[in-house]
Amino acid sequence: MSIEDQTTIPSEQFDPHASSLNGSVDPAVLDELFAIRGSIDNFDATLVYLLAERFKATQRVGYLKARHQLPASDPNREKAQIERLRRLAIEAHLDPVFAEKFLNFIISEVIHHHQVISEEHAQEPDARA
Ligand SMILES: O=C(O)C(=O)C[C@]1(C(=O)O)C=C[C@@H](O)C=C1
Repeated sequence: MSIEDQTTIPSEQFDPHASSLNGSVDPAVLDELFAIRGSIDNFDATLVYLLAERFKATQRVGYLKARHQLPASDPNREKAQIERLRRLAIEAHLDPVFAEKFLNFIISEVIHHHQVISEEHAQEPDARA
């Protein structure tokens, strides 16, 4: 099933106050927790949209690479990206080890997508087009 086929969950079904702590914690503490979680929910939504845009861009790279029979991965590019991201993470007070793991996780998914696109392209009758 492709990402596009999956049923979209209406955002109204999301309960921002869902918690295992309800009833067991001082309501004032819970209010403060929910206020902070409001920001976390906004960040998470932004991350999803950012990742979707990044994958749109890498999908274009995947089709370009498949059309021109280029390898799915580019280790020198990845090395430069990881070095840059580690520097940015340090500047931003984010754990550089986490930043590197996160980028590697995304890139490995992108490489998998590239390989799928390349296999599909190779099966097309006019693969040299
Ligand atoms: O820039 C590319 O060549 C890509 O395929 C994109 C990307 C990435 O996700 O940033 C993915 C795989 C490559 O090894 C390097 C970078």
